[in-house]
Amino acid sequence: MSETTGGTARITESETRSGIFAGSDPYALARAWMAEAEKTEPNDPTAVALATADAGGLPNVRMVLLKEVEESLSEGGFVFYTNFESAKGGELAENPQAAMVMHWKSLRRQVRVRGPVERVGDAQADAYYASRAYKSRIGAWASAQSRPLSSRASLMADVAGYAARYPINPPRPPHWGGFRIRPVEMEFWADGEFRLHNRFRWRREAPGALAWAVQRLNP
Ligand SMILES: Cc1cc2nc3c(=O)[nH]c(=O)nc-3n(C[C@H](O)[C@H](O)[C@H](O)COP(=O)(O)O)c2cc1C
Ligand code: PXP
Repeated sequence: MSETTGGTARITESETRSGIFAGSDPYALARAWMAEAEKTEPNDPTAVALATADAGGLPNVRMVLLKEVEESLSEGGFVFYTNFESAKGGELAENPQAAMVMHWKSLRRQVRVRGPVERVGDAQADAYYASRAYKSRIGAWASAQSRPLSSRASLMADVAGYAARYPINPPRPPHWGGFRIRPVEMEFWADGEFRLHNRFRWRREAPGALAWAVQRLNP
């Protein structure tokens, strides 16, 4: 058992990690793996399957694009953007916890993250919204995401209506913004021969603690 200090976060681990698993900051490790995936994946290297559950505990899952792995040694988060009134938005309002997994076929690796979820601040969400394509910004106004739609034509009429209302610089809709998953657990997985994969789980040493305990897991 060894103890090291990764920035402000202490790490306890049973085995020294090397190669693609090395490092004392799990956010930096996730960013490094994503940077590799950007070179090898044909499209959407930041796509994640995002799992939520409603108040009754029934799980739901869908893809979203991860837009930020925040720069922090100990208190970072995984950020995505969506409609607060969507199915996932409702589930996160009832039960603000989520899990996500990134899987890159080209690298044969996956990263898993679990934790409580909070909304991203207005300034950060405004900045991200402003960076999107104009038509995507208008689409966020027009789409009542996850609710029934009578026809494609009615959606396109709403798109035209919002484009006429906001010919330039649409403000961020009040129903659209970001969520941040604050990990209490992360897992880095890489494919091994004959299913003898390599897995390292990073877990907070105690609820609310900054320190991580890193453990190699059986495949
Ligand atoms: C690769 C990919 C990326 C996606 N990214 C997002 C996203 O970042 N935000 C979003 O709201 N929907 C995104 N979607 C659409 C969602 O998968 C989903 O259809 C939508 O958010 C409604 O989900 P819900 O009804 O569970 O709320 C993406 C779909 C795919 C296939
Ligand atoms: N909202 C929806 C409905 C999406 O489908 C996506 C990506 O597919 C996004 C948001 C996030 O991506 P972007 O901000 O790049 O449009």
